[in-house]
Amino acid sequence: MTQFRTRITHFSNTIFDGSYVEKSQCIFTLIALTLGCFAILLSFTLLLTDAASNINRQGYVELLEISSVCSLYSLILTMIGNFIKDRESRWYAHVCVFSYVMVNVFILFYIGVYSMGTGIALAGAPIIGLILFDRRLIFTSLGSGLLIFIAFNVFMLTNNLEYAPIVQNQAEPYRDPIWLMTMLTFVSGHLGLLVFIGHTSISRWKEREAQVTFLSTTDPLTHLSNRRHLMEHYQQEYQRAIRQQSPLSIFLVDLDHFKQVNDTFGHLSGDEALKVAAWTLKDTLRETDLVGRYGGEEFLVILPDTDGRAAIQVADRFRRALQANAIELPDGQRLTITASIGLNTSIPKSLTDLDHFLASADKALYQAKNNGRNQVTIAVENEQAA
Ligand SMILES: Nc1nc2c(ncn2[C@@H]2O[C@H](COP(=O)(O)OP(=O)(O)OP(=O)(O)O)[C@@H](O)[C@H]2O)c(=O)[nH]1
Repeated sequence: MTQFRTRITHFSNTIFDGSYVEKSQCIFTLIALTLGCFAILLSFTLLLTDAASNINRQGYVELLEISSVCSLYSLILTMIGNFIKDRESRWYAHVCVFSYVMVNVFILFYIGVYSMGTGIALAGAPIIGLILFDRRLIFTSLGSGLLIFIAFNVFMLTNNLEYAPIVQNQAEPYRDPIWLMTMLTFVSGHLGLLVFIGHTSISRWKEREAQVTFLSTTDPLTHLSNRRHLMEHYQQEYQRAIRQQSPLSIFLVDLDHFKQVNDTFGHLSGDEALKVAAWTLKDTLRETDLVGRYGGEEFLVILPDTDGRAAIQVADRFRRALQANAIELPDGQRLTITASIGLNTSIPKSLTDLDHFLASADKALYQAKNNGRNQVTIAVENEQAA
């Protein structure tokens, strides 16, 4: 099972990220297999149905020959791909895509162009092509395929070609279960590929979207929210607190003497210290609180539905935890870092105070630094509230 999954992953990686030659080879290996199986089914159909049934045996023999030749041709085309040095060769991709169109048009003509099979192939092939190849390449092949399709129509209308030569009653081929089986078997390969490509494209698209969201909202060093995401969240929480008239607390954390940490232990150790501070903050907070990197060695914590008293407890719990967790450096030395914290709390009234609320927390932080660092200071205007 694991091996099967690995093969599927390898196949999907090649079909999506491989070179033009590799992508074409993948598709043509599938076509060779599908047509091979289709030819086997046709042989059984010929063996097991009697001459009296509604199928045209001569038409079936021709279809069997065409499918076998096309299967062999697909296999040869796949093998030729191995000898092509330019892996992004456009002419090889052109030959493959055009061959794909031709193979389909021919077989569908034998089965009956006005069938569900044609619908699936016509709708599916361009979608698969546009996902995997270049637009120009697909539009040229699609154009030539449609021209051939129209040519077949003209020949049929002028009675130069027989419509759906594999059935006796061409006006109502769908009344024949063997015809239906033949069409469904031919279509199943296209349908399978269409579902596979669709499913993989959507999964990849979702994965990329999640990645982009992660990268645009996360600080790469600490994996906390970055400043942009943090400020968005701050504004949302501020608005919510105004609406619900609930308390909102924030605190700004600045690591003490961080320049000295960098100068003494090196920048990598400084980075390590930043990560430890980030994890300690995360550990201290609730699920609903948000912490992010506000600047170089500064963090902002947003505590919704939290009054000053509770916020001081959280801030001080973090301050003590940080001081207690000495960081083990790669050379065995132990580094203790401390932080100064400026806190503000309020039941906000108006969005116009948003910046002022944060600026007051910043002032309180400045005060904490001036008072000797490694402490929590509350913004003057809210000392009573806390
Ligand atoms: N290693 C590392 N250092 C950083 C990063 N971002 C900012 N810094 C450093 O943090 C230091 C901040 O120094 P200062 O603003 O002078 O403050 P301080 O030395 O912490 O002193 P006080 O804040 O007054 O306690 C600078 O040396 C920056 O280079 C980072 O991502 N990694």
